[in-house]
Amino acid sequence: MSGDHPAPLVGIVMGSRSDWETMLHAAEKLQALGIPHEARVVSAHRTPDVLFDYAETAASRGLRVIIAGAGGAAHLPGMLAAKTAVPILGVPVQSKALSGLDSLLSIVQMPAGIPVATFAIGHAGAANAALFAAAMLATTDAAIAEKLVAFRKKQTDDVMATADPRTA
Ligand SMILES: Nc1c(C(=O)O)ncn1[C@@H]1O[C@H](COP(=O)(O)O)[C@@H](O)[C@H]1O
Repeated sequence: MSGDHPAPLVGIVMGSRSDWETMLHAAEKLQALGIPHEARVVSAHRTPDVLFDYAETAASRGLRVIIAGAGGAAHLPGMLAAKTAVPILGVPVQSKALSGLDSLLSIVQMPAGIPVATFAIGHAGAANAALFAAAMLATTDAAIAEKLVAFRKKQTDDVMATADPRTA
């Protein structure tokens, strides 16, 4: 975001444009909660210099958390974590060849010392990474905390309103 938009607190990055179909679920949640964010394609493999620059400038640009999605040999989240102390939330994108198990294992098995918080494969993981980012920000931001509580309440109300599976 730029211009009149507030500085982003959350960075959403992904290894390829093809990951957007998954990562938009993170963006949608942040949008719904009114959390300023940005979205970028950054690849450890295809644009390594851009990755280094993104990681090295993240904290000074005001990013408080980065959600990183990648598929297959998903090195992006781990390499970001190696280059910044901003918390990295990793989202394994569902790959065609191995259904995302490759992505999951590439992200989750970090060596001790360089943590990446790893979420579920695919859309649910992207959405939950955004909600987790919101929960992190909510520890120091009362307005975000309020929005998160309201989101959870609405979710509960929506489930309860349709709790009888026999109704249409
Ligand atoms: N895993 C990575 C990285 C990385 O980890 O840096 N860069 C691209 N990719 C992944 O390659 C897959 C296929 O990409 P294409 O669809 O562009 O061929 C994507 O899921 C992407 O995240």
